[in-house]
Amino acid sequence: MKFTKMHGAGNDYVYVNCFEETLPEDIASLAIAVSDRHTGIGSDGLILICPSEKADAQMRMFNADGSESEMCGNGVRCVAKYVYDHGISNQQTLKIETGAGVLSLDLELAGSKVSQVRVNMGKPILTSAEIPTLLPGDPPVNAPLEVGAQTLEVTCVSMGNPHCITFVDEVNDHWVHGIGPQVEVHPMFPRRVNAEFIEVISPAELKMRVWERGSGETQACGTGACASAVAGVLTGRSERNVLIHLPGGDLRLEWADNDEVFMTGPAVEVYQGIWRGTQ
Ligand SMILES: N[C@H](CCC[C@H](N)C(=O)O)C(=O)O
Repeated sequence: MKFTKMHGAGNDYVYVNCFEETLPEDIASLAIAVSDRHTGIGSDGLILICPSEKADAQMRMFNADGSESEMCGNGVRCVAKYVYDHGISNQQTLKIETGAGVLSLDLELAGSKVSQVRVNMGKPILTSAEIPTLLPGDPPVNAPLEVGAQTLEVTCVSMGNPHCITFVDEVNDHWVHGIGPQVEVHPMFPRRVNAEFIEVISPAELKMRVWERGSGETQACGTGACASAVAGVLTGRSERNVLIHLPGGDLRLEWADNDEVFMTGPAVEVYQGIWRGTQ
């Protein structure tokens, strides 16, 4: 199976072009195997670039534990780069079908290749039943969440996939590795959740680390950055335009007046290879 390794702000996935490749039936097992950083290719998960009836391509995304997610912000930028750079479409505005609907993406080129992508990520989902969370509020804003002996104040937002945002004084390993895994599987989140920890540098600048559902800490999370930008506005901490610093790079976010969230960030192709499985 041919594959391409790509990343967006250090959030790295194995990409397979399903216009050409045929996959085994058990995609969850394939995602677990390729993602392993010792015995596999090494990635935060597996992303399939598939034909679509209503867009230039369809994205399907699997976490490193094999679970399928509805959406992936860094992934969809890389899918757009792949679609353009590999000649699936020659348009500089693309439509990609995701679990969060058909998204529109504007490509920025460096020479003949895509370097940055601006994505219309659509409107955030702010009703607790749809996020989904059992916490009260549509959406829950500064809601108490008991984790061990601590009570966090969390704000929940879905960008197609669920996010739980906690603003903290200092983003450190205690939050990401100590609290993150407990938030991920907290009974208040029936489909589990991605946990973001945010330090406010200024109303226009946030620092973020994430514990992702199904993959653990990653260098960046595009949907998490969108959800955090929305949470910053909902809690009165930040402006509708913010720059978010993540361990793997920066993402620019705007929650526009028409309620749509726009994310701009890099997309990088690292290498191509052939996966031989367990041969
Ligand atoms: N890193 C991705 C999100 C993956 C989310 C996934 N862990 C989930 O289960 O929802 C992003 O850039 O948006």
